[in-house]
Amino acid sequence: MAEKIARNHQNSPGIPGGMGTGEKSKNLKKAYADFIHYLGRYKWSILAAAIFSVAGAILNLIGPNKLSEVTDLITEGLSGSIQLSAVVQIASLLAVLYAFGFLLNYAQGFIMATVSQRITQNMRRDISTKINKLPLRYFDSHSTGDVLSRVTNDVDTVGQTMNQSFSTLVSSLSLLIGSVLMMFLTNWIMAVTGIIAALIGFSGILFIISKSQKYFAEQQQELGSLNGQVEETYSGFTVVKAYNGGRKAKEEFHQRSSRLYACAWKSQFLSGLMMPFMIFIGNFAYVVVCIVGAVLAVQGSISFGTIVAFMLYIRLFTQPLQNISQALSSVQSMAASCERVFEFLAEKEMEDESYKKVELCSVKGDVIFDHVKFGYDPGKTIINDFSSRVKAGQKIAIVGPTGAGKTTMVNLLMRFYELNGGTITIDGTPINELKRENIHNLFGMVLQDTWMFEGTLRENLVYSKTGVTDKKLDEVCAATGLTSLVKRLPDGYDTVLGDNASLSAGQKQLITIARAMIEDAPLLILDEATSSVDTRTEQKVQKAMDSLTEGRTSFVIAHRLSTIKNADCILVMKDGDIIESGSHEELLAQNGFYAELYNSQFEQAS
Ligand SMILES: Nc1ncnc2c1ncn2[C@@H]1O[C@H](COP(=O)(O)OP(=O)(O)OP(=O)(O)O)[C@@H](O)[C@H]1O
Repeated sequence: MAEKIARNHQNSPGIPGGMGTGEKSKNLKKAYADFIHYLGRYKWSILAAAIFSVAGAILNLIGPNKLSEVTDLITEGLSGSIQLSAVVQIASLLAVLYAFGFLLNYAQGFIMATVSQRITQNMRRDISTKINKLPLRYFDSHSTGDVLSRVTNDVDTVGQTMNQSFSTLVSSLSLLIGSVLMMFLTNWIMAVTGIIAALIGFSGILFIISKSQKYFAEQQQELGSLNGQVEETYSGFTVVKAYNGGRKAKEEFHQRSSRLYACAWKSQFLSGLMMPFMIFIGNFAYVVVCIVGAVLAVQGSISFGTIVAFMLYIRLFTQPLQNISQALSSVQSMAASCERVFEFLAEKEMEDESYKKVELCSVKGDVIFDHVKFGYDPGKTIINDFSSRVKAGQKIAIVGPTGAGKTTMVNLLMRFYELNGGTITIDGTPINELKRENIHNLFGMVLQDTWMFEGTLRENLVYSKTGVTDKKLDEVCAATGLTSLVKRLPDGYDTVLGDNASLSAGQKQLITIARAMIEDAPLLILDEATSSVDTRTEQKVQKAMDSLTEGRTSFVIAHRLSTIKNADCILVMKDGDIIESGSHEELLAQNGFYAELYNSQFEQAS
């Protein structure tokens, strides 16, 4: 039960990918539109980069024309004297043009690298903000690995493609349009011949692109799914080993990896086909231009320089086609990634609570559950009609068989999920009138599943609390029996607990109890908080927890009924309802479900 709350905090393994594996890319148009909208802030920078790119392309296009002039001067010179000064003049102009073109491309590259990395950074930031705004319900059905894959793989794909493909697309389009214009201005027969030869091949490219798109989308989904499985297997590594689940995990990995291989192979193969295809088109067009050029030159309608210029124009025409087709294949994979990123960013968030003005700072701790009704899935009620009045400072134990709904009640109290009916009030204020953050501030929580993060012992103890002195830490550690551990650690409170394996489960649990003590919140939730400590330590911790719970309303979930005997009120839950309530003695006297549960544990212990 405690695991389930913790699981909710740490993102649960669930349906990998959140999308069916073979699911088609749903709304690519929307992904493109979302992406263009996302670029909004950087539109001026992108426009500047585009202008630089177009200007660079224009300078490149002037080249063949000038080279044609040089060639004609040289050809004429071969039969007489070469006009060297004219050749040098044109060559110098060409050198200046190409140098200027280089500077423009440099500026364009600088701008695009900055913009694409900024956009990638913004996407990561937005996803991270989004994670905090999503209801826990989302994480019940999406694997952590898939979310991670969106933050890393998908965002990286978007950044890389933007950086590499955008400038290629703009400059290639300019070169393409410019080269067509220049070809027609130079000689329309040669222009038509070259372009038709190249376009016959390009129609094949468009066919390949249309076929490969779906495989790019599948590839990103399968990658997310594989990440989900790897994350799941490694986070449960001990269980996998203990149950000899290695073979099954390996098989599943192999299956997912094979599916990824299959769609990645198809997408890569199809996009890989483009390059040889384009080289073929380029060479084919060269041959056609050479033949037609030779015929026209023999007829005397064009000069030798024009053939040279056309050889260059054909390169300036087919190379952009080649670049565009390559950029388009990257854009396809970017579109698939964008779709996954924006799909995540568009997930329904928890309600915006900024309008809520009610704030509880210091509370007495009266809690009332009034006809609470709840189900995780619509149509499947888990809590039927839960009512209970808890007075400030009381220690309430919630007991009952597995699946009775104990953890669910705690989830509802913390407003991790919204009620389907009824109300829960704290000091008379319904919790849905409070901001979630406010509610979480009122509670300290100790779960069975301890959560430690990479950092020092001090950071793990203090967590989000500020201004905690060493004296306070010493007191809390003494109360929780952690003093000897602190003394043994090489740097005391400042020892880095990077390797979780260096602490026992019990020690970790003591640290989380100490964390709740430092948090010093007016209400407490203890969910199987002492299940991992030995009986001697438990007595010590129990004492510490008694002092911790003193004067605070506390909710204790425990399977070991011996630990909650001193509770002011014990609520016995079964199938989402309270079936008995009262003190330990009262419930024993009733000789009902609780008495049966208690006696069965007592018998087991004796
Ligand atoms: N995230 C969830 N989505 C859908 N159903 C859930 C979810 N969490 C719990 N349930 C279901 O709700 C019911 C009550 O679960 P709950 O975790 O509250 O039981 P519990 O009394 O805490 O059990 P345990 O002592 O085993 O932890 C169970 O039938 C469980 O399958």
